This record gives sequence, structure tokens and C-alpha cells, in this order.
Amino acid sequence: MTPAPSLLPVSEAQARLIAVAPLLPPALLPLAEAAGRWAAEDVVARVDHPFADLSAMDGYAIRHADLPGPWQVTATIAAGRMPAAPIGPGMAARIFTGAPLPAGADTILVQEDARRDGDRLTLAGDGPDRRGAHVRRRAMNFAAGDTLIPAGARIAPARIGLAALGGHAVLPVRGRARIALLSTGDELAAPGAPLRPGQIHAANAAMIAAQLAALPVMVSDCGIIADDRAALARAIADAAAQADILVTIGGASVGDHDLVQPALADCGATLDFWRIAMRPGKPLMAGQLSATMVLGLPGNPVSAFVTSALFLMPLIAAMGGATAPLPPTLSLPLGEALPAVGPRADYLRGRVADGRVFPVGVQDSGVLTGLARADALIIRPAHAPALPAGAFADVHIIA
Ligand SMILES: Nc1nc2c(c(=O)[nH]1)N[C@H]1C(S)=C(S)[C@@H](COP(=O)(O)OP(=O)(O)OC[C@H]3O[C@@H](n4cnc5c(N)ncnc54)[C@H](O)[C@@H]3O)O[C@H]1N2
Ligand code: MOO
Repeated sequence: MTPAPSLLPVSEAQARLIAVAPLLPPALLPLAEAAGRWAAEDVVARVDHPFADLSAMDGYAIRHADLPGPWQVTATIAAGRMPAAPIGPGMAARIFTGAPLPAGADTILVQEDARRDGDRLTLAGDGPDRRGAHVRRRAMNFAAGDTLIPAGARIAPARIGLAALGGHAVLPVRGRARIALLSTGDELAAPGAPLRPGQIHAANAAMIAAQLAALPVMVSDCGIIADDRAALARAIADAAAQADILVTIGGASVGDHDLVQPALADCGATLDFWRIAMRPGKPLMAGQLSATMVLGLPGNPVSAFVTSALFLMPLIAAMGGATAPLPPTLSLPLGEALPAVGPRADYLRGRVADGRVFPVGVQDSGVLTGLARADALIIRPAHAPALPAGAFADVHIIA
């Protein structure tokens, strides 16, 4: 048995990978295309929002000191127009949501609380409960010069809206990572292809491409390469030449037919690390071939999925400029007791229900049915003690 100390802890392996991840070149993209990328520089507001004190309701702009009225309505102000004149004591302006208050006004009387008779306005309900009621103050959202999206933050939909409000039509981001997927193994046939005796359908490339679908990537599936060192080396060299990240799948372990590492060496690749203290995913390898980052994922489908979630997806985020590329963790109470953990951190397939997380399915790295029902990975650190039901455990959400 391989002694535990030769296995690299997960967090150390992630840190090493992120430390050597090269940044993709910067680009300016229209707002709609920038969604899901990471800001390459701070995005700074070019205007105040709101640009002035605005009404938040349809009603009347008044002076709070004039309550309880009555008032003389002297003007009408719609959104998109500026008030023509200030209002003086006893005066009110008809105003609509989003319109700027006239000088002198400090409060909005909502129309449901007002009675209008010609230009005469009286209080019909409770009226505003405070000075400044229903007024959105100038720059209460942001002021010109404020940072709207810090460099390295993911550009989520609300941030697209924020950038548009702040005066931006294009955003500084980084290019999409070109990912080449190379599956290896004599036993693999393409999905849907007829099976020769001894063969199975290759599942991992399609699964990983789907896992990356929400990330800024261009995925090329370079197909299945037989367990032949020279053929594998040729395929690796060809695929790496066109990719920012080459992902091999299978052949990462120690068997006589696990040829990825020797084939990578034949191509002149350097190996940064191999074998992680995790289950599944132990045989993961990481290295570089010229400017291309190389990740060698284990072939077992659950191992491939978990190492993709913990290493490939963070690598893509790091190359895309993310300041926090690692998957977020959430602490949830366990739905059932879990045993103590050995020298490899355990990533159990779990399902969240009623605010608790339950292990789901057979926990074997070759059995995909459990993962297919899972929406979380329950993280059990190496050497962690047994936990009773109700104890908290960290999870990564994978759904
Ligand atoms: N003596 C040892 N044997 C193994 C060790 C070890 O430390 N010593 N590690 C085990 C662990 S842990 C894993 S994980 C696997 C990973 O091995 P490989 O990366 O070399 O993967 P393969 O042998 O190529 O395949 C493993 C398994 O997965 C199936 N497979 C492969 N590719 C695909 C694909 N694209 N789609 C679906 N299924 C795939 C393959 O047929 C095998 O059944 O090694 C252990 N062995
Ligand atoms: O990494 Mo392996 O997945 O433990 O079977």
C-alpha cells in the first residue's frame, strides 16, 4: 500500500495549481457577453445613481414642514424630465416614480393619501411618516467613482445591470479558456457506438463538458485514444497545441496500461504533482506542456467528476482572473451519522433535504448512479473523526 504521506493534501494541491495558472489575455466584451466571466479590472461608476433625489412613488412632492397641508399644485414632473422651478411654502408638485424632486421639496405624499380638487391638494390618509419619505437620495445606490465590480469578481447577472446603470456598455474580462478533452482506454467506445466484447461506453468527456457549460470555455472533445504510448503521445501533442488546458481522462493510475504519464513525458511535459489525499480522485496529476496546463483526471466516472469540480473548474476560474477560484463551501447538518475518515479526504455524494445533507447511493468511484442523484459533495477531511447525525459538515453544492 502507498504510504499516506506521499499523497498531497487537497488544499495544497489546489494552491499549487492556482499559483502556476497563467492569466488568459484581457478583452473588452459587450455586457450581455460578459456574463459569467471575471472582471479583469475594477469596473468604476461613471455617474451617480440616482443622479438626483428621485421620487420612489407616484404622488406629490411636498415640503414636510407644510404638513398637514393643504397645498397648491404648481407643477407636474415626469421621469426623464427635470423640474422647471422650485416649490415654495404651501406648494406641491405632481410627481411620478423616478422623477427628480423640485428644489424645496423633501418628501413624497403618495397619491393614495391625497385628495386633489383642481389645483388644491389635501391630506386624505395618514400621509408621510417622516421627512424624506419615498425619496431615493442622490447616489444612494452608488456615486461616480465607486467600484461597482472589483477586479477578479464573477460577473453575475445583477452585476451586468449594475455596470449598465453605472454607464458601461462593455466590460473588461479575460478570454475563454480552450479546453481539450482526451479520453484514453482500449475499453472505451464512443457514446452510442456498438460495443465490442470487453468495451463500455465512454461517459466522462460528455459529463465534464456539461459540468463546464456555465464557465467561459470552448471545449473540444478530442475523442478516445487506445492504450498505446506512441499514439497517446501524438494525440497529447496535437491536442495541447490547440488548448489552454489539456484534460486527459483515464490512464492516470499505476497499471501497466496507465500510459498518460509516460506519454506526457515523451512530449516534454513537466509534472507538477501526482496523487492527492482524496477519495475519489487519488491519481489526479497536474503539469504543463509548453504554455498549456495539463490535468490528468482519473478514469472512474465519479473520480473524474470530483477532480473536475475541485481542480479543473478552479483552474479555469484562476486563468479567467477569479480572485476566489475555489468552489464555495456551505456548512450543513448531517442527516445521518458518518464514520471516521482514513488518510484520504472523502468527498461523499450527498443530497440536501429539509436543510440537512444525506449521503446518497453506493459510495464507489465507479458507480455514477449516486452522483447522478446527488446535489452536494459532503467533505470529510482526512483523519476526521466519526460524526453523529445532526453534526455539521462542509459541502460543495454541485447541482
Ligand atoms: N494498484 C492500484 N490500482 C489502482 C489504484 C492504485 O492506487 N493502485 N488507484 C485506483 C484509483 S483510486 C482510481 S480512481 C483508478 C483510476 O485509474 P485510471 O485513471 O488509470 O483510470 P482507468 O484505469 O483508465 O479507468 C478506471 C475505470 O474507469 C473507467 N473509465 C475510464 N475512462 C472512462 C470514460 N471516459 N468513461 C467511462 N468510464 C471510464 C475504466 O473503464 C475503468 O473501469 O485506478 C484505481 N486502480
Ligand atoms: O480516486 Mo479513486 O476514485 O478513489 O477510485
